[in-house]
Amino acid sequence: MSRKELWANLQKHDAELSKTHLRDLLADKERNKHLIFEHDNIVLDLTHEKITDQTLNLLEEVAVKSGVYEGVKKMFSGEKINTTEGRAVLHVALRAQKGEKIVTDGKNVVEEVHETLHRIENFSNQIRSGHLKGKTGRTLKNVVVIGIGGSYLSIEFVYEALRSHPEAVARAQDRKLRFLANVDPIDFSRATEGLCVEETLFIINSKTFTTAETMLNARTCRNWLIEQYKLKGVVCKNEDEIKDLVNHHMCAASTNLTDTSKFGISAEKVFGFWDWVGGRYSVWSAVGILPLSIQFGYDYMDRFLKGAHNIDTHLAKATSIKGNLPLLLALVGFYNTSIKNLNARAILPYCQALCKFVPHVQQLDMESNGKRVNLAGQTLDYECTVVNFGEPGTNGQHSFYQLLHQGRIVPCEFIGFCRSQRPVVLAGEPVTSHEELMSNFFSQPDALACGKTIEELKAEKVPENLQNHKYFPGDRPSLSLLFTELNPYTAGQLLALYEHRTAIEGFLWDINSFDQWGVELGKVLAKQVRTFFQNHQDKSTADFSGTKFNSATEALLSKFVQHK
Ligand SMILES: O=P(O)(O)OC[C@H]1O[C@](O)(CO)[C@@H](O)[C@@H]1O
Repeated sequence: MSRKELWANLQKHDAELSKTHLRDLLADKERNKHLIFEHDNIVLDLTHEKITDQTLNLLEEVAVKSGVYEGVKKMFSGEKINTTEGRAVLHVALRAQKGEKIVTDGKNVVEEVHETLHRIENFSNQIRSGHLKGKTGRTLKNVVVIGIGGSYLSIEFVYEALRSHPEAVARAQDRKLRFLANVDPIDFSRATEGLCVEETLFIINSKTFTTAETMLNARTCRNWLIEQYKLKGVVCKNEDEIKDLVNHHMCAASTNLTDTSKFGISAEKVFGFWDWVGGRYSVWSAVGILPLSIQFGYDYMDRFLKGAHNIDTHLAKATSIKGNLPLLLALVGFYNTSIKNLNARAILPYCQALCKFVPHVQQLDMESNGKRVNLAGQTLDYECTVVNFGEPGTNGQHSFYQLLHQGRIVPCEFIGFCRSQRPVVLAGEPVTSHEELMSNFFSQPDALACGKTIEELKAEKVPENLQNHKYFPGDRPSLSLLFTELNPYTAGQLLALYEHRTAIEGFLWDINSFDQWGVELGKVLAKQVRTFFQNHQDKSTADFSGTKFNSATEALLSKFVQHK
């Protein structure tokens, strides 16, 4: 059977299954037993998805026919599966253990990875111990990470996920880690607000070292260094003195060693990585491990790498989707998207420390799989991936859950932890705060799946005119991921699960998940606006001679020039 015939089979199966309400499927204990999976203390509960064991059998056939297992093998072995850029996709090598071997272009990249990790370990230890100091001999207690997209989102996610973990609190002491991503000057002002220049280190994170926003922010920070030092009576009299200042207070993580050097950062302050690391997968490289090791210590972040490696091994060894967490996540995602034609998914961590997880997954998933052509460049006759959104629970419950329960059908992904990083037990309260939070984690999937019938409302004596308003149709799919606690190891596992889900979904859709040509056009068009602004520095009336804007954009630009 062809791939499309297998999809058609699944559609038939889904049509048959749609005759049974999810509340009735859930009443089947035998079915439920087959839909709960566990790996290394992570539980993946698929009982609240609109599936049965038979669905998984049919999905297994799709996985085999779509070359998912080959795709995974090629990725892990360093084949150049990013075909439009001629690159391997080897973020898994960034968390490979010392002594492992992954060869691409004739080189065992794991050796290079560990050399860089060793440099990061030394450098971060030296900053943390105060051995490496600022220009005036002060300890570098503040780090500002300058970077955008993959060079920012994942690092902020990990920082937020760990910063309340008691061990992380002890390790961070009075260190500050801040982020400067947006070229909006408000972001610069917030990132540097209240920082003592003598105690501040900037890390320029940019794979290409050409991203317009990051480079302007890096120049703005360099200028801030010079000006702030001037205010303290330390004046740079020539380029060499500026270079010396920059070298005390700036370092970089990049693949572009030529431009980092042109910027004035000396080689020992540059932490390289490789073109086979996609931006949205780069937290495992110096981009993430350097700032996070300065904040929490290298040995702590090593556990994050180990968590991801655990999931890598779990996936690499898979011979069936059953029991394999990333494969199951991907195939259920594919089922909801391509078979059930649902076009969004809500990611709902019941953990405030995961407040930046969804913004990262949005880039990871939507930049990877928001595509319109297959690997051969042919236009697809199906949609790939969905709008990913979400908020930590229970906050989201007081915001957009109304839609989830009574509006459009959106598959939900609940992420929870058995233990809180910061438990609160109040005398006289019937449950702890964490139990209160988790009461919602456990109840929402049932509310979505089972709903509330008119009969139930009648039994509750709800007035007839309100019955339809208070009716919950249910039959809404969700999955739950339950971890024991959020720490560096499980944060690594969680992120690797989602990374692999995205890659596997890409294999199922026969697309290249590792390029992002769609972000280019807007960047190119911004160039002509930039030139227009350059020509209007001291003008309050717009002159469009020689430009190619349409009349609508001209009208808006005129207003801007008039009021700027
Ligand atoms: O790390 P760089 O090269 O500055 O790129 C930043 C981000 O910009 C993008 O290219 C999108 O514009 C992302 O893929 C990347 O993570």
